[in-house]
Amino acid sequence: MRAWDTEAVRCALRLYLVMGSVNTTRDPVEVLHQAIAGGITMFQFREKGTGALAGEARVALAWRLRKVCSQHRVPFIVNDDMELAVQVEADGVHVGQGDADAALVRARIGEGRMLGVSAHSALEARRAVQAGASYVGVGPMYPTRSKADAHAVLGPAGVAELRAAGIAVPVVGIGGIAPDTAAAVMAAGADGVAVISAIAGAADVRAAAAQLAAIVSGEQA
Ligand SMILES: Cc1ncc(COP(=O)(O)OP(=O)(O)O)c(N)n1
Ligand SMILES: Cc1nc(C(=O)O)sc1CCOP(=O)(O)O
Ligand SMILES: [Mg+2]
Repeated sequence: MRAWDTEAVRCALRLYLVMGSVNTTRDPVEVLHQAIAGGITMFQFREKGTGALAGEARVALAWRLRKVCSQHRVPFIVNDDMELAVQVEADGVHVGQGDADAALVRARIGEGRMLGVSAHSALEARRAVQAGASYVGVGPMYPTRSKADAHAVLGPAGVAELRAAGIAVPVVGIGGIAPDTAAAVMAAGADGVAVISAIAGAADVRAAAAQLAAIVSGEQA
């Protein structure tokens, strides 16, 4: 299990696909292959919402997606479920303010994995870092239809607030991000953008990932 130092985490956050079976009408494994070909730098398995898989079917999909990420050396993160993350040898876990306590998750997954924590303020971000977070996810940047219980829209100012408060850990913006808004999230101080529908819902997944990859790397306006 490779250790995830700050700069490795920062690089991984660049273009972060978050997806579960409910976020696409296609085979999630094929969507992940296409997204990797387009240039995503990290993947999060987020199997939740109406129609989400459960039990053995959920674990089986997690393993299938985990193996694709391993083949391409793309970090694989499990959302919410630290036991599933350990079971499928994930590179990390992401938890929100309403999930398991970040310090407990850090203790369970060990120091060799990434721990992502959602934050909606500098105070929450500071507490997350103190609990052992490798990165913080800040959102929603814009209105989103992919998370029914999303907090009030923060906008890129939510990222700028953390940086102004001296939060230096890797930060990824999430929520409603699309090609016409990704640059603003980066300009506000994010190390990357996390998306569901802009890639998983695209007609051409590979092209959508490639376009966002070019934007976050500064190669395309
Ligand atoms: C990278 C990233 N940032 C934020 C979230 C949201 O996590 P959470 O607040 O726990 O909400 P759910 O995704 O669990 O509905 C995330 N998953 N990933
Ligand atoms: C998973 C998630 N977390 C959010 C947060 O605000 O913490 S918004 C969100 C959904 C992101 O999906 P899309 O890119 O389709 O808007
Ligand atoms: Mg959660």
